[in-house]
Amino acid sequence: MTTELTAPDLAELQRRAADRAAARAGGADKLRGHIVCDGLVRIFKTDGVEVVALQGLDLVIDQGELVAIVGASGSGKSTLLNILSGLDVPTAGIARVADYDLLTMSARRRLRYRRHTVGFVWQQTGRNLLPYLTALENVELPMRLAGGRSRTIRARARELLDLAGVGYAADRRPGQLSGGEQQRCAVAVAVANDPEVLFADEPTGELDEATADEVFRTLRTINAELGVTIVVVTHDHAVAAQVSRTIAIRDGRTASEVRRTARVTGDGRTELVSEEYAVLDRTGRLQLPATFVEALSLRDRVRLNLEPDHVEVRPAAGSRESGDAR
Ligand SMILES: Nc1ncnc2c1ncn2[C@@H]1O[C@H](COP(=O)(O)OP(=O)(O)OP(=O)(O)O)[C@@H](O)[C@H]1O
Repeated sequence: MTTELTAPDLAELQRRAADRAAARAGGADKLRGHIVCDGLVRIFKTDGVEVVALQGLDLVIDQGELVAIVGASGSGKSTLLNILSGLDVPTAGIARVADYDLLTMSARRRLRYRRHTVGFVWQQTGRNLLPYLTALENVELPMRLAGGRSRTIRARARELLDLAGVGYAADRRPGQLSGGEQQRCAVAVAVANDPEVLFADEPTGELDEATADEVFRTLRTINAELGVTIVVVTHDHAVAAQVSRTIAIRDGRTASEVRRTARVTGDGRTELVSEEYAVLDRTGRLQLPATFVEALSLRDRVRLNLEPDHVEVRPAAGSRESGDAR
């Protein structure tokens, strides 16, 4: 699918994000694997019943990426986010963010990780901002708590509100801001102490489409200007139009992803190209998109044929007369 590019120029923002991230990481060769999950398993036990919320999830997100993780209710998004943000500990597998091993880190390191390495934006705006402080004071607060110098703090808070596109609302309290403005302030608050990774949990869940677009514009700008890795978790597949990579999870596993890149056409125009991939795990397992399964009524078992440059997946004999999923 291709769409002609309109401002803001995503290609330029992507390039700037990669440059900033490389500068933060100490060279482009160090960009890989800022967030790594390998065979991640989380089993909950309640009243003797086991629920496998994550069943061997694999995920690699590079430094400076802006990625969305999408999935239906119950697919494991919150479980994954709780683990990545250091609130919960997985049952098995590998989960690493920056230099932190999320399975084995001590309570002290966990606190440090949550205070300094990651920032959060939650869906409920009330969880992000203190109602009796102005937008500017809200952004200043985490820096004050970290013991920064007053003058530097004020200047940085103003700069961050400007970057978030809400500099004009610096002296207003959250109650005097729209939902979208509150979320854009929340992004400024979340990056105040310069975290390496920003996690946003359904940051636009309570907003209409136009307002949600503005919040994503802020996320793209913050990603490009600060080089911070951003992971947005949402149930809304339309988010694919807002980020460069969308990872879909299903039944606690990475199922597919959509990559969106900018390319220059023969006549000099820039256009965006979206490509959909299924994700192969380490053992070669692959989830077919639900739409493919339904379209060919695939069930129980399928026939596979290895061709020189692709694999054919066909309904098993008898389950359907014709059909071919390539
Ligand atoms: N603390 C818990 N105890 C028992 N089961 C849990 C717990 N947390 C999550 N689960 C189960 O794990 C599975 C994944 O849940 P999770 O909340 O991660 O999904 P989700 O994709 O975030 O859904 P939603 O969008 O509705 O929040 C579900 O079957 C859920 O019932």
